[in-house]
Amino acid sequence: MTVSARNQAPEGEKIVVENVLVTGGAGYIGSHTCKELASNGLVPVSLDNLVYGHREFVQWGPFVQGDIADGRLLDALFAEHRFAAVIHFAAFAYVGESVQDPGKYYRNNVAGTISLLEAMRRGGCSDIIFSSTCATYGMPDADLIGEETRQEPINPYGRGKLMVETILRDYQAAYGIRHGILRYFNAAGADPDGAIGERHDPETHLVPLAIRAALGQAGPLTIFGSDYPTPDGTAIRDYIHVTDLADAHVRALTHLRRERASVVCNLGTGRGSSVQEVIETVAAIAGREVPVLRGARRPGDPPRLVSANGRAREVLGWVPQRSAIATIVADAWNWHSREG
Ligand SMILES: NC(=O)c1ccc[n+]([C@@H]2O[C@H](COP(=O)([O-])OP(=O)(O)OC[C@H]3O[C@@H](n4cnc5c(N)ncnc54)[C@H](O)[C@@H]3O)[C@@H](O)[C@H]2O)c1
Ligand SMILES: O=c1ccn([C@@H]2O[C@H](COP(=O)(O)OP(=O)(O)O[C@H]3O[C@H](CO)[C@@H](O)[C@H](O)[C@H]3O)[C@@H](O)[C@H]2O)c(=O)[nH]1
Repeated sequence: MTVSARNQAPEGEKIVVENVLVTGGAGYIGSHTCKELASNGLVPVSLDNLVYGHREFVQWGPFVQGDIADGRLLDALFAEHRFAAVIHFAAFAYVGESVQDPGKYYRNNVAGTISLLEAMRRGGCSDIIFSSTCATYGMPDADLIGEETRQEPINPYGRGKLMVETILRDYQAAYGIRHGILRYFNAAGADPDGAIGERHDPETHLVPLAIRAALGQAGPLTIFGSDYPTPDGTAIRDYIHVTDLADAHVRALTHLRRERASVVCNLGTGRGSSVQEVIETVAAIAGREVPVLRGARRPGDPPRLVSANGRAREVLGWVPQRSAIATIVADAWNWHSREG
């Protein structure tokens, strides 16, 4: 893939602008990735049914409202845009809901992905980047989770993501469709320019909930468990800035196209922050207290999930730039406090 083709081609050289289909491009991570694709000279075409997305987040490239299950729509899009590759974010991502209504999750996240892959076959597109998750590892006891750590998901959301990983391997073997499987740890933060940010409805993620509690836009934050075997008793996660995730997607696309080889990477920092540390960081940046309640552990939450990230560094040349917890919180704070 010719990254940065538009602005940096020498005079007289033919400029090739490549289109990339971004499913879920109106969502949180998808919209930030569209910005990064555009700044690398690529044209993201966002396909989103707006069940959870936001039309105003699509600011880079065309928007198409529709569903990945709609094969006819996909055929028309592949014919019109001749996509060089697909980045596939579209999915439901509420772990608790996936336990209550697994059919909804397997239909959208697994069957929907098969619909997309079949359209890629028909449309002659052979590169896909897939949003996987650390939830595929379940409750690992490793200090640092590597790509070879056993994947034993403990809920339908994680199991569906793992099924898609398996399907992608089978599609590569049978049909030559190459994949980049990116297992994100905890996405957080917002566009440093403040153009877009994190908006899930309902919101379940720690950083936005702590900020909204500090702003008085939501009730006190409930700390889910203070009796974990961790230094301060609260659970530890590996928070990764959404713009670092976006950068990794462009790098993974470049890798697929240049090396003609699939890749599987964890995307995390290798460092963990506890719930208590995140709350203290929010309070310091906001200059006000975060009101909290102490509650029970959330079922299914492991004490600690921290990624090894050597492979992403070596294979993609990826080095997180904005993922210090203070930078994540500062960018998220700027976005939320402006949103009002
Ligand atoms: N946020 C995280 O911490 C995190 C961590 C690991 C993995 N992930 C994965 O990353 C991806 C993006 O997550 P996000 O936080 O940006 O979520 P999000 O809900 O903000 O974005 C997902 C988008 O997909 C759209 N969508 C869902 N089903 C669709 C369908 N059938 N057809 C078309 N559009 C559809 C939604 O409207 C939404 O805009 C998801 O696949 C999620 O499972 C997220
Ligand atoms: O009100 C809250 C919300 C969260 N937490 C804790 O904060 C940490 C982070 O929680 P959250 O922001 O909800 O993220 P996770 O549950 O760690 O994220 C998982 O859930 C995502 C689904 O949205 C998956 O995609 C991710 O891969 C997976 O790490 C956990 O220890 C939670 O128990 C609280 O204490 N109080």
